[in-house]
Amino acid sequence: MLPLMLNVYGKPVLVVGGGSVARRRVEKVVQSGGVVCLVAPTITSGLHELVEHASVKWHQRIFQPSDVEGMWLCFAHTDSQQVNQNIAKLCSQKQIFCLQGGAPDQSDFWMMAHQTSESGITVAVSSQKNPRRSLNVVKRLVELVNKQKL
Ligand SMILES: C[C@@]1(CC(=O)O)C2=NC(=C\c3[nH]c(c(CCC(=O)O)c3CC(=O)O)Cc3[nH]c(c(CC(=O)O)c3CCC(=O)O)/C=C3\N/C(=C\2)[C@@H](CCC(=O)O)[C@]3(C)CC(=O)O)/[C@H]1CCC(=O)O
Ligand SMILES: NC(=O)c1ccc[n+]([C@@H]2O[C@H](COP(=O)([O-])OP(=O)(O)OC[C@H]3O[C@@H](n4cnc5c(N)ncnc54)[C@H](O)[C@@H]3O)[C@@H](O)[C@H]2O)c1
Repeated sequence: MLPLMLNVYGKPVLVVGGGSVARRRVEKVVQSGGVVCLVAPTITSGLHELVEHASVKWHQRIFQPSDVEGMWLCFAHTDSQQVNQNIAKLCSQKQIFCLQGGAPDQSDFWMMAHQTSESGITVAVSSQKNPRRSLNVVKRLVELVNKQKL
């Protein structure tokens, strides 16, 4: 895996699925300035709040293949592995990077645990499929950076 900082500012990002995993990712994409196209028949209350944000547009229906048209990045996060796999396949044909929920090894990228310190240092960690451990390491490092005013 190659760690990168992606500039999603102003770019169209497709998120399919409206559960807790999708909510976490939509929040992070919005914070990074991405423009989210959210496709799901139902969404969590947390996502309803994010939809109020100008840069998230919710299409209340199931995924259709044309949804990938013009997208720059994609998160396939429905609760159906078959649907997620189909989305990833369509993205691959269009050369759109896709994170296939439930299948990290088949995905083009993963999310890293990350936080930004008071002084603007972003700490991002991956521990190869142990996200809780990654987040703990991030929190401790950011605490250290803040305390030592690095
Ligand atoms: C860091 C973070 C970033 C983010 O999500 O933005 C992240 N997962 C987070 C949270 C989280 N993940 C899970 C729960 C438990 C919910 C529960 O069950 O209680 C929670 C919530 C929690 O721990 O609180 C379960 C889980 N995660 C993966 C699978 C396997 C799979 O998907 O097959 C399953 C089991 C699914 C299942 O079996 O159901 C896979 C991945 N998760 C990753 C990233 C990638 C590896 C990053 C690395 O190498 O460290 C990777 C490989 C791919 C990916 O990017 O998805 C974020 C940290 C918190 C934050 O920042 O808020
Ligand atoms: N990487 C991680 O951190 C992590 C953690 C848990 C689960 N997962 C994976 O992420 C995926 C989603 O998990 P969740 O807990 O958020 O799911 P969830 O069950 O809470 O939500 C599923 C969502 O998918 C929507 N959906 C179902 N079929 C659809 C379709 N055809 N088109 C559009 N939307 C559709 C539903 O309306 C619902 O909003 C699963 O594949 C799961 O394996 C990943």
